Amino acid sequence: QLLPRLRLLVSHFTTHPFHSTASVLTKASAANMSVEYSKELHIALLAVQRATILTKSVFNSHAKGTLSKSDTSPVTIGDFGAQALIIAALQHHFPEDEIVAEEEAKDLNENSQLRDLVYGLVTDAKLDNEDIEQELGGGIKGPDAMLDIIDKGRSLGGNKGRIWAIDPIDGTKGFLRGGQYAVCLALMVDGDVKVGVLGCPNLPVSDSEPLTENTGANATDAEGKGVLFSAVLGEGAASRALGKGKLENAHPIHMKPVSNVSDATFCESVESGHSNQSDSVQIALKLGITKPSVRMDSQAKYGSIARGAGDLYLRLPVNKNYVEKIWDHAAGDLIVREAGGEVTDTEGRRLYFGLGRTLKENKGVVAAPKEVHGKVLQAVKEVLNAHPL
Ligand SMILES: Nc1ncnc2c1ncn2[C@@H]1O[C@H](COP(=O)(O)O)[C@@H](O)[C@H]1OP(=O)(O)O
Ligand SMILES: [Mg+2]
Ligand SMILES: [Mg+2]
Ligand SMILES: [Mg+2]
Repeated sequence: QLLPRLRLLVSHFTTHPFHSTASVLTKASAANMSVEYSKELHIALLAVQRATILTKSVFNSHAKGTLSKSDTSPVTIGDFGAQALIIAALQHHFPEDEIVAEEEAKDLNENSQLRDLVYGLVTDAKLDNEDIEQELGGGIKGPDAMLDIIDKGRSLGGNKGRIWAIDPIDGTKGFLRGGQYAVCLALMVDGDVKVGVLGCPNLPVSDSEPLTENTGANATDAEGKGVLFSAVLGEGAASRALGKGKLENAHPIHMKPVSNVSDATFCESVESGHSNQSDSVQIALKLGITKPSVRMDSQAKYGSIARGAGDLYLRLPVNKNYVEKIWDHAAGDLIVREAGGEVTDTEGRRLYFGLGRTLKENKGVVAAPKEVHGKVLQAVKEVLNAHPL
């Protein structure tokens, strides 16, 4: 009983594990207990927090420097800048680790104006505590160094060793629309997710605020908003206000117990091209759910159900060719599981992150409190099997 409690205390209830928890750490080492991944968690939280300073500045500006990638999905100067800042912090502390990140520097290589715009954002995005800024290694030396850093995220992934997965802006379409988005970072070791952090600048700080459709102008990037979710495998999940310097105090989060699945609130994508919204209506009908779905962009959905603001997250394939990317799910999957939830694909398999940059063996996502997951999955299978893609 004591070990998990102590670990939780060390990982989640400290603003600075290297200083303020010295006495707890001493007790842990005196009892020969390991405090695994506390440094990784601490750096990941700060790196995500710093990246959101950049993404918020882009969110609030009219010119978001949007390009269309080869798969026609959008990327903005915010995505490039946030990726550069996160990788720089990781390289400072964990230079041997591999990194799988969504974006690549190619478009900036070919466009020096855009490159300089991104570099300007990167140099402006500083935590408001100089010591902590220095702890992340300070700034990036120049625009060319920044391009190299962005391309450090090209690892092929796999099930060997330490690999970080980064989605610098998840839900770019939501980000452009003024909706929800998330800055996502996870550490995998031998294919297993050990640490997950989600920065959600447009979600309310309070875990008890009801979930609302947050797709439009109401998701303003106002002061006093924003939450950081985190989890370490075996140590629970937590949330804290998203700040600008020293980490705020965290508290544990849990899925809301659902005794009757018909009372559940489910979340799904805003974009009908990302998740099948007519299948979700059929599934809700089978489960007796009468509340309309809450549509929300990004991994903010995983964070929202992990803290009990919603209950279920369904991601239902729209075509048979799309393969999900590891950076779109690694952090959220761990946070929901550590909050007492179960996450599988639509066929009931756990999401497996050790196969490369994609979740090749998985189709869609079904995330629910443990006690109702089986029932939800059954309804999902019945609806999807009725009309194979
Ligand atoms: N056909 C698709 N099916 C599922 N997800 C998709 C599809 N196309 C893009 N995505 C991804 O969905 C994620 C956003 O999901 P959500 O709708 O939950 O906000 C993005 O990371 C986006 O990837 P990309 O980064 O390539 O745009
Ligand atoms: Mg994404
Ligand atoms: Mg992205
Ligand atoms: Mg994208």
